[in-house]
Amino acid sequence: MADVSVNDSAAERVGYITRVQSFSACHRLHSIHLSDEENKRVYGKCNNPNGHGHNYKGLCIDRLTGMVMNLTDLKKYIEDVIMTPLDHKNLDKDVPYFASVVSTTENVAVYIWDNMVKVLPTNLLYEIKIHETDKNIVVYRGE
Ligand SMILES: Nc1nc2c(c(=O)[nH]1)N=C([C@H](O)[C@H](O)COP(=O)(O)OP(=O)(O)OP(=O)(O)O)CN2
Ligand SMILES: [Zn+2]
Repeated sequence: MADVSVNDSAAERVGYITRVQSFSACHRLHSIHLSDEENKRVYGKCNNPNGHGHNYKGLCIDRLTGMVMNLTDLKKYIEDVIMTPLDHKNLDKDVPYFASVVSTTENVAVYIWDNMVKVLPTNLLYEIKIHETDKNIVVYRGE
């Protein structure tokens, strides 16, 4: 019988799985810690009082260390963490977290990271990547 060395063991390998999830939301870049003039200067057109919308594309990337994460389970977690609270919402008005935190894509990534780590098995989440537009892409790795 062939000897299976430790290096051939699946437990020694590290891979990554990605699940892509699109969601639509509107927002306005506006900090409650700045004056109206400062907000206008810092955020420019994105400070428009009536806001603007995006079709965000979120990528949830999990680190696999020999343990199989069922993508169907990941889909359910993403539904709970991204789709239910964020999809077709006004981020600033519908999501309590963004009442005091400016809804930049960086902060949306932090929000998703913080809530995904609560539901995923320990140390599995590697990266949250969000395409706000085709050109604006944010990566957050929990640091
Ligand atoms: N650091 C950040 N800067 C900006 C953010 C952000 O989340 N983090 N967000 C915005 C706006 O929300 C805005 O909608 C993006 O605007 P813009 O760059 O103009 O979008 P496009 O990619 O569509 O731009 P074009 O180059 O005109 O195609 C701004 N800054
Ligand atoms: Zn925007």
